[in-house]
Amino acid sequence: MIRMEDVSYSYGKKEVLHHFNLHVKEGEFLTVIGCSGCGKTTMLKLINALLLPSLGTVYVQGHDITKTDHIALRRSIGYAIQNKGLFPHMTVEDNIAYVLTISGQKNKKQNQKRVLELLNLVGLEESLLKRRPSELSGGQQQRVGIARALAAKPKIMLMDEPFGALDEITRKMMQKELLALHKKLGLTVVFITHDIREAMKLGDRVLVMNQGRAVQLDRPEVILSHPANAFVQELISD
Ligand SMILES: Nc1ncnc2c1ncn2[C@@H]1O[C@H](COP(=O)(O)OP(=O)(O)OP(=O)(O)O)[C@@H](O)[C@H]1O
Repeated sequence: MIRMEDVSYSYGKKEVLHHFNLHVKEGEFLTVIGCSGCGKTTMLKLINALLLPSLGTVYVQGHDITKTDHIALRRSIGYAIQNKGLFPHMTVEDNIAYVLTISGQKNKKQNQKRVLELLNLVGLEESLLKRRPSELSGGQQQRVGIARALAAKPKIMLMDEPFGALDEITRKMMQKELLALHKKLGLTVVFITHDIREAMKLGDRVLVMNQGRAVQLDRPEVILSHPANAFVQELISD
């Protein structure tokens, strides 16, 4: 579903990803963890062509992203980020319907129906439709963000610390719901987190990054039993 081959990326002269390789299978849930500034978000943005590699190639569903239509590519990939992304001046309904409209679905009645389906999917009540993001709790905002990311029926979901700002109880609930959605919709998910417990709990595989390189990529139980080096050992010791 996603393949990065020998990818490097630089902001100006500063190289933040070094000869990076990654292969995410269809339907896989990959969690990504590493120190702040190690290149996680950069890696994610290279998948939906918000950034293009300085070196190497990124393939999404077998296609080199430099040779695909970037707008169409981004619409086919859900992107959910922490605390950002919702249009503050739009209602919940309009925030979600917006994605449907720009995806070419202009029938208002059908869109209203689809918005309701999506709200239902992420466990939100219909009564929230006319509220603006500032009138929602953090958890509800995050749910709207996920509903919006799912609106165009993507096969891939990129999630950048989506639950980072949530309290422990809401976070646990959202984790459970995301796992259920992943299963139900057969999504391929790449999920960045700062929380090693979250990474281990959600990931079919966990990618540990350090300073722009992949340090270890394996199933959670292997990371726990065979940490690749002292960095991973330190990360999992608690
Ligand atoms: N637009 C930019 N211009 C210049 N440098 C940038 C830019 N965006 C990110 N960087 C730098 O690139 C490095 C990697 O950033 P990135 O956001 O990918 O890290 P991250 O692992 O996602 O960090 P965090 O966990 O703190 O979100 C950091 O040193 C950051 O300062």
